[in-house]
Amino acid sequence: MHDTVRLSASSLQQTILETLHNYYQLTKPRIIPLLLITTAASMWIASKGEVDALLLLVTLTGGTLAAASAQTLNCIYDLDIDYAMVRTRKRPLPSGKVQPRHALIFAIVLAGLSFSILTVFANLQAALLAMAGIVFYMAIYTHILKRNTPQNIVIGGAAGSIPPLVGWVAVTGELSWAAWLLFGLIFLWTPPHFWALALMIREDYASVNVPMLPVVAGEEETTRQIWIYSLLVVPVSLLLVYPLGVCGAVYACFALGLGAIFLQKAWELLQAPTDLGLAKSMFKYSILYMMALCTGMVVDSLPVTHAIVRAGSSHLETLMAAVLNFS
Ligand code: HEM
Ligand SMILES: CC(C)=CCC/C(C)=C/CC/C(C)=C/COP(=O)(O)OP(=O)(O)O
Repeated sequence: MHDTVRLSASSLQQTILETLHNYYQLTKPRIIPLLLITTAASMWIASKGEVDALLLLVTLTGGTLAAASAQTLNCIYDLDIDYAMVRTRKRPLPSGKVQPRHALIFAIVLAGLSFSILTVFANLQAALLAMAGIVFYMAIYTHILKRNTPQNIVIGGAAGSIPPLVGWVAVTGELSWAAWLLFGLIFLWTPPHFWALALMIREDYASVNVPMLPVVAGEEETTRQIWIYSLLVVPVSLLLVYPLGVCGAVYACFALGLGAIFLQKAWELLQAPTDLGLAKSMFKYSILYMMALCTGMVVDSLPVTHAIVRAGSSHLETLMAAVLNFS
């Protein structure tokens, strides 16, 4: 008797854990941390390094819920192609672990929670922007563009560029040039990020007639486009330093160093468009690049960094003066 009760309690526990895991997988959780990192970096710059911890927490929570809702809706809409592609067929919907009806309710609840949290604890503008992100990702990218044009991820990339706008508006209540520049930076970064991956999985997309650039235009044209967007990403990343002046010398070092490697990887890929090892390296580096660049923004904005830079430059001035006097 006791054994039967223990057995059914443990199988109930297992079912609950499996269900939670399935719903978690619906949200494509591996992508969300980088979306949050861009939001956090934007908040740090907007608050000049003195971000309110509670505001940061609620904005990242609201952002997580909005992104999770968007990804769940995308999983519902793309069920047919996710079922046909090797990479995606084990997702919770195509594998039958979650019913589309339940996924829809889940997505609506997530969006509702996101909107409420952002409205109550941040502001209405931030909540509306997060909802605009969901609508753009679903209506413009997933519905209109994804299956119809190789420019799908260029225009659709705007959805993934919204999180820093949410962060900025949560802090300041308005959108400045710097916020739009962060938007533009992620917008321009998305094609090299995604097309490098698409070079590796183009057979999958071809098999379901999704016209990703490598499927439609081939490897050479794709690597040429990756190179062009990479050439834009690096100078745009530096506009935060000049003329906008919202980031300083420490960030400039991050942007130059990381940007040089970004360009090197894109150049190597341009020289060998069919080398999937190089494509993989470019894709992985694109993620590391954005993480490290955002880290650079945060470090640069901290008051302690400003103090160190000021102390360093005044020592340098003293040293220079001493050298000049001596000579
Ligand atoms: C339209 C724009 C974008 C498209 C189409 C796209 C597409 C993809 C795809 C298909 C994957 C592989 C995921 C998988 O196999 O499940 C991926 C991975 C990833 N994406 Fe993007 N992406 C876009 C924008 C972004 C943005 C804006 C970010 C964050 C700022 C981002 C962050 C990531 C990360 C971190 C991964 C790696 C996940 C892992 O570790 O497997 N992506 N992306
Ligand atoms: C503010 C807010 C809520 C923004 C939402 C932004 C968002 C969810 C961006 C994600 C972009 C992304 C990873 C697309 C994956 O493409 P795909 O779905 O075509 O990939 P797949 O081939 O793996 O299904």
